[in-house]
Amino acid sequence: MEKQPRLLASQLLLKNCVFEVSLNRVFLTWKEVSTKKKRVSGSIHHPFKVDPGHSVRVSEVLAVGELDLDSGMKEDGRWQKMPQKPTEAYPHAFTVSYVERARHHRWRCCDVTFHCQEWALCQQWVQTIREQLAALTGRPKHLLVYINPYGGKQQGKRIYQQKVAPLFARASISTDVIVTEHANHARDHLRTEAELKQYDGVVCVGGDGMFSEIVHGLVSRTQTDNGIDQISPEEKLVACTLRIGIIPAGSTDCICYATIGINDPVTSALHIIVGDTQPMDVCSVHHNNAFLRYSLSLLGYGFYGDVLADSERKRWMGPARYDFSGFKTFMTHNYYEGTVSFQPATDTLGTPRDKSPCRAGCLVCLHNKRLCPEHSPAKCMADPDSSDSECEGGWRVIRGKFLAINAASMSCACPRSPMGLSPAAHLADGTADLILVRKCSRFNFLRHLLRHTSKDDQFDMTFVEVHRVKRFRFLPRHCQNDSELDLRENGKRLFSQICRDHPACGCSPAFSSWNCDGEVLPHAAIEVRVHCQLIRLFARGIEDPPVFEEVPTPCGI
Ligand SMILES: CCCCCCCCCCCCC/C=C/[C@@H](O)[C@H](COP(=O)(O)O)NC(=O)CCCCCCCCCCCCCCC
Ligand SMILES: Nc1ncnc2c1ncn2[C@@H]1O[C@H](COP(=O)(O)OP(=O)(O)O)[C@@H](O)[C@H]1O
Ligand SMILES: [Ca+2]
Repeated sequence: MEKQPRLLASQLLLKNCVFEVSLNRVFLTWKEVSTKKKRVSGSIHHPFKVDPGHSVRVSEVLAVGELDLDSGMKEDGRWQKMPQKPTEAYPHAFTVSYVERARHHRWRCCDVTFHCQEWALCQQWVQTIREQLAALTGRPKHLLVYINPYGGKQQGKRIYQQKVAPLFARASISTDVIVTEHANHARDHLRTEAELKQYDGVVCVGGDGMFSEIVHGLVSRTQTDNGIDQISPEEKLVACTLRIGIIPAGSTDCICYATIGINDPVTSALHIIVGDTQPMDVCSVHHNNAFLRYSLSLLGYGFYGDVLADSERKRWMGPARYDFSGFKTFMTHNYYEGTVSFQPATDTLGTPRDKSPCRAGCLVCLHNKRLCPEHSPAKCMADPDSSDSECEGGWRVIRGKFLAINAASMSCACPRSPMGLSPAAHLADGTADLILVRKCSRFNFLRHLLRHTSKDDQFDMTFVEVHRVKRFRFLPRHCQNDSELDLRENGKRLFSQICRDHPACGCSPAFSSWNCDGEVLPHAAIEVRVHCQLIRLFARGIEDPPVFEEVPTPCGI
């Protein structure tokens, strides 16, 4: 570690023991002074226990303030439980709030109170830490917050008021809060009304559907402000500058889970406060060259489309609706015929079968970003073993019968599937993983589904294939010859037809719809394109757990 010049170093009292406290541009460090004579009356000090010291990155200090020891009130007017009785020799104190890491990527806000002998020293500490915090670029000061009061278990308002607002206040972040009154309220407000210049970011309190609304509003607004036509599938879209923070209060919360590692409101709020940045890919979905929607997590036809369509009628069940409809859809066991064509991502680093997932500071995302937004014609890599795979003008074409066609532009890790739908997919590499689950028995499909809940490889099955793509198209069989409308009629016949050619399989052919981040798409024939790093979140990607606690020797001392 490079040595940093020391900005301050003092002996201060913490929990009745004397600590050597020091600050440089990178770390705030405190370590107990172990000589017996430095001990202050009343403290219990074990002579053989060596204090390894405590170190906090300045970039993870949330706030600092003086503490009025007579009243126990902090500068910001909040009351604090007195950390210790004021001693006569140390009558002044200041409190530092900082990020502490707990298990499973959870962050907590911790307070430490140091007592000083002189008021001037106390002031000097508070001022110097504040100057360091002010010098950090990227921390938001003013945020626009949208709360969906009906997401998930309908706890959005309570979660924000009780868990998030006090942290924002402590970090001196001011907010304008809008509690949405109807679906698309946030999207339309962002698209046309919100005065975005005054904000450093947008916060979404809700689930993946609410986040999708915010993205639609922000991406649309950015294109309009830059004179870009987002309707055209070939247009190069302009990346949004405002970052988005997600306070999870929905049913799946996969964006939050896959970008932070946990769906915990306090952890999310702390990532917002420290001003983290995580870019993310966005897929645009078109039908016949007309724009339909953006997708950030899952685009699923067949199984996940049917789960969603069924679950929409059971919103009253809350998050459990997905399990209920999941079971029902699994039992129905429908398959769908169609043609999938895609442009393989041949020039990028990484494959969907990699063992190393996308993590904070991902080098694959960094490398592949440099290749974007070039659109060099992709090489066609037809699979010689696959009779239903062929090349058409640089696109690979696969015709078949599928239980599910899923596209994930990131892992889609969520509490139901901690590794996700595509564990090796990258958040910001400009590609999506296209997963084709061919018609198979119920038992095999269950084996495939169950593997999502463990570390087992869900792609290592003969009826599953996965491709990393930059673009793909899907054309259901009923759209191939005639117009969709005519074939809806034909489909009525097909719909009731039982799968006679594979009696053992027990599935029946039918129509499905696309699940686009929890919204049902109105068309089955779609064209999808990945836009590399179109948006940025207040997140840093999932951090690797520390191998050992990093305790730097007090720098500069
Ligand atoms: C047997 C257990 C199998 C568990 C398989 C779990 C795989 C889960 C992968 C989930 C990827 C989720 C991607 C995120 C999608 C969200 O955009 C989107 C919207 O979220 P929001 O409501 O928060 O706004 N969420 C969804 O579309 C929900 C998809 C969840 C599907 C759950 C399916 C459960 C299946 C249960 C099958 C049970 C079979 C039992 C047989 C005895
Ligand atoms: N005030 C509101 N009333 C009804 N629906 C809303 C409101 N605000 C947002 N929505 C919609 O609710 C849907 C689900 O929201 P979300 O927060 O994702 O919860 P969940 O994860 O439970 O689906 C989103 O599609 C969003 O457009
Ligand atoms: Ca990606």
